[in-house]
Amino acid sequence: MIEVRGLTKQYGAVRAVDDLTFDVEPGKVTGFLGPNGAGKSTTMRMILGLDRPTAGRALVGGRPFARLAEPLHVAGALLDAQTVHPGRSGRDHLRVAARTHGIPVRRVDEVIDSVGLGPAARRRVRGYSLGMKQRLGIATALLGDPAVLLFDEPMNGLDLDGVRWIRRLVRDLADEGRTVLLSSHLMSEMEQTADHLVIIGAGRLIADASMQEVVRGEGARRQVRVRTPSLDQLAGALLRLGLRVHPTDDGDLLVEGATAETVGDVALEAGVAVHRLTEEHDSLEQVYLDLTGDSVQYRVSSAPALAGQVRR
Ligand SMILES: Nc1ncnc2c1ncn2[C@@H]1O[C@H](COP(=O)(O)OP(=O)(O)OP(=O)(O)O)[C@@H](O)[C@H]1O
Repeated sequence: MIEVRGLTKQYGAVRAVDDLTFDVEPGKVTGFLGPNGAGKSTTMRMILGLDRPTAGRALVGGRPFARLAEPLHVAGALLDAQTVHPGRSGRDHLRVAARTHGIPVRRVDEVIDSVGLGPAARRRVRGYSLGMKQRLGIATALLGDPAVLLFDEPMNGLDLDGVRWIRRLVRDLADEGRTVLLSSHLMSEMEQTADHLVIIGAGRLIADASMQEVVRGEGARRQVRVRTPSLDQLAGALLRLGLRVHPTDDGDLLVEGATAETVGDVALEAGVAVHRLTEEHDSLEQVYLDLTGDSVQYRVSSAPALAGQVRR
């Protein structure tokens, strides 16, 4: 579990993180989203004790990370895959990390296997692709078998196979009961992977809610697509109920803000045949753009009681 309370970071005139409060719970993949410069990396660095907060605190497993006796056993992180010594092999990098943290060296070969680094592990990091460096960074994070994992843009530089591998990995880690905080700019990936979302903008909390609540919750736009041979008749019946309808180029009717149930019932009452009836929701990408767009009036939620809400 990660607990963030009133976390704030001021860099000169820039307030990079502004009174953030949220929890990252075990057994879930929590997506951490925000536009460039929103403060995600700064928040992760403060959680890991790499930056000192100007105010507030972050606890990992109930304690500040910097005060943990065996930090790699509690939390593992991939922040910047480029920071590995280029002259060492991946395997040596992991062996050094294992030795300095009291982790048995046999664990090194286990994590090499689990991230699929295989024979490349014996080559110098200098020759690694970005994707291989990402795998090595993830191997380092997993080394201490920690209950908490933070991954900052782990899909960067990975090919489709790599992206699918990360998706499975974070799912498995969460299913094992671990706490997983994952930042990514790939909205479609996030939509498939995360169970919960923490969205920030300009250092402030915009949403702290389940994926369902964000994309399908109150305030989310939804519409029903209906196909009928009696389009005018159904449109008329829906309009009489005060619903907004739009015909599409391919001959369907879009009904705004309605459920499939309502549209089906209206069609039945009007004696109109229905050949297709589908509820459509905004994609995470659309919701995210709405939430973080310049026009959005950011409203700050610092009280834990407001968790589970999406501020639109
Ligand atoms: N060491 C620093 N000194 C001064 N300003 C900093 C420092 N680190 C970050 N900032 C500023 O703090 C703000 C938040 O940056 P941060 O890197 O945390 O955002 P981010 O959400 O991770 O962005 P990105 O998605 O681009 O990685 C930005 O305005 C950035 O310029």
